[in-house]
Amino acid sequence: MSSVTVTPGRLEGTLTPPPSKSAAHRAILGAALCKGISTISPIALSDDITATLEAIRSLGAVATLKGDALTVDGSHTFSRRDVTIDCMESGSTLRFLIPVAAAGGVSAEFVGRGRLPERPIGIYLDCLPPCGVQCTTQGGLPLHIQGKLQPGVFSLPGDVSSQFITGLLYALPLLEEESRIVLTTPLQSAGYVDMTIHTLAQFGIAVEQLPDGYRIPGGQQYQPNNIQVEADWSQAAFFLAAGALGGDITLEGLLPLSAQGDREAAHLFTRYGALVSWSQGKLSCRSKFLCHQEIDASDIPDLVPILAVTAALASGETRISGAARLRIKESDRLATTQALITALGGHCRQFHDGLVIRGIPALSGGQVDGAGDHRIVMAAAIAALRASSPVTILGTESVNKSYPAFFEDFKTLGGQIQFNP
Ligand SMILES: O=C(O)C1=C[C@@H](OP(=O)(O)O)[C@@H](O)[C@H](O)C1
Ligand SMILES: C=C(OP(=O)(O)O)C(=O)O
Repeated sequence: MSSVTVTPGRLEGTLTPPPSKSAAHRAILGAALCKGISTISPIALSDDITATLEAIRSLGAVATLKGDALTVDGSHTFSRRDVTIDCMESGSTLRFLIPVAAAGGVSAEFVGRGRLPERPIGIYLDCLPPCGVQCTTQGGLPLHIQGKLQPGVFSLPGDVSSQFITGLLYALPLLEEESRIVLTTPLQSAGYVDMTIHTLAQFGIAVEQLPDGYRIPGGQQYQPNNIQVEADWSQAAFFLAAGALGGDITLEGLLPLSAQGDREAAHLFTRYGALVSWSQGKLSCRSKFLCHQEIDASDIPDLVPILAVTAALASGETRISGAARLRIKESDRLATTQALITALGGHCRQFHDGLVIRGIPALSGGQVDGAGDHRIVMAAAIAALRASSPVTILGTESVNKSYPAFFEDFKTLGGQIQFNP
């Protein structure tokens, strides 16, 4: 297990965050379903993106990365009829690929690591067997599927993971007849489904949003395209917080009208009281006196750790709600965010679907367990900037899941870190 020690200080400067992990997953999968060649750039490899790349290769797609430009030929996708798909620790890869492999009638064994085998897949175990897909599992991974997915009505909750809806939206257009998705509870993480619908349209796939779900015409063909991947708002939020917490940060490559739900970060840091502004396509965030706020995290789950760290240093009491789903991510993120803040002398209480954080002027130094969760490690590094003495973070290798260059970027902006052997 690797660790780093962060010296308190401030970050300053200009950075382009990595390409959006969620957008890259979607572009790679869409390209793999085209009978032809698509290009996707820029691509930044992380463990999660590698998992999706290897998954489409397992199905027979040809994916070639030259520098940061990816070429994908989906002409032979589904040519392999009996495959193993290693999703590593990527929930997106797992939930997106299960129905897609089933739509291709592929016999597939899904495996994973870390916490992925325990993260929910029961929704598929309920809705796929009635539509032609035998699922064999002890409850999690490994999962074996067999049989060709048939069109039908897929009823599922919208507040367990939006990834199940995304996976079905990718798969159902490939079937001969029309299908429906009916949501039995209100959709959360809605921005991610917006991203899915936006990317599907880039590949010529149309889905209709209905009051209670989606209508997906069958017999559609994915059309090759050349996709530009915008910067990642979820990763940008860590450095926006560094700006709000005493620094002066300018970020390039972000789209203000992005389909990414985490674009809300710009608004949330403004509401905290930071000076957030756009100029010539660049987003700047500078420190000001920060004040508490009420945050509904229903559509922005990945922002919670860094929003909570910001609240730990904002005056008053901040309540973050709508976050029950954080308990089924790479860690129980409500518990591990609370542990991160309290390990540094902050005040944080958790309740069933959120956190209450009371701000203080400065955190203490100490040691934080990264809990094997990339977003906890990155949030801890930002929290350490405002500690009274150095902070050691354990398990920093988990940043490889989504942002391998995080600590290099942290140093580029003036962060002082020591990599511990
Ligand atoms: O579809 C996606 O790209 C994602 C959806 C979100 O999950 P939930 O929909 O389960 O909240 C988010 O936490 C994850 O990092 C990426
Ligand atoms: C939960 C995350 O991703 P995934 O669900 O794809 O594992 C994340 O990136 O925080």
